[in-house]
Amino acid sequence: MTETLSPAEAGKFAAAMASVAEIEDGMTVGLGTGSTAAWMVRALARRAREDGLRLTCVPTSDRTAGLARALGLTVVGLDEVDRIDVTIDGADEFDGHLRLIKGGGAAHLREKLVAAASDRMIVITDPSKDVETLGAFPLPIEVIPMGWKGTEARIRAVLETAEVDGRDTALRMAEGKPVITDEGNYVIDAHLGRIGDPEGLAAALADIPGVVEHGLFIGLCDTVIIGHPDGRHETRMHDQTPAWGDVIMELAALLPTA
Ligand SMILES: O=C[C@H](O)[C@H](O)[C@H](O)COP(=O)(O)O
Repeated sequence: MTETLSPAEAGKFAAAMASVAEIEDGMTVGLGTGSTAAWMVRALARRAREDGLRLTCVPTSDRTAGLARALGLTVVGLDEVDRIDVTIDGADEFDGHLRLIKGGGAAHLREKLVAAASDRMIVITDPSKDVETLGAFPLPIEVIPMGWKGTEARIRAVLETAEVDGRDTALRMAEGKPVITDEGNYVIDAHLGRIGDPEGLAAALADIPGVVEHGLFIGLCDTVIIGHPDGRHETRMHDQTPAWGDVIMELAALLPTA
């Protein structure tokens, strides 16, 4: 399977396969959005079919909902469940503290709502999203369309005193029109280069009238699974050290076979 994929897609696939191994019968599962999450939805649907898992799925976008339904998964809205066992989603960047930038696909508002309702959030990625400092990926900020220019000016004012290297902002466009999110809003991308104080910036952006949600995910992600093109995967937890299960697997692989 993986030999037909590009290295990045093969890594995403490996991470997706590893993540769905954690799903058990009867779980309520949050389904992320994006190309990595799409691999996970396909893998989850296959697991559910082959292993007879009864799952309830809460999607984070209309795109994901359509894919999940087409593959036979049971899809419900966030308000139809009391809690979510685990959400599996992609990310645009993650750092050593498992802080994330999300929203490259303009889905971060629903993604954050679903992650916040989940007992656990697993992020699946290829190695390219692993960064020392967040910020090379432009930070998506979802804003109300009404008065968006004033909101952008307030965002720029906040960035003036923020610990960042760049301060350019731009309304996200596609085919000459503003991108509209699933919740009917616009997205402003902030080109920051480096975010020195993600917590401080997250709090300041959340305070701006007109900002609905920004793409900084702090304190939400519990585990990152990084898939490699050769099919291996590694797991990062909050303490930045590899999970013991992975260390044992790595050591076992070094032992001579009988
Ligand atoms: O809005 C989109 C989401 O936050 C995605 O999870 C993120 O952009 C990563 O997408 P991909 O897996 O396609 O790189």
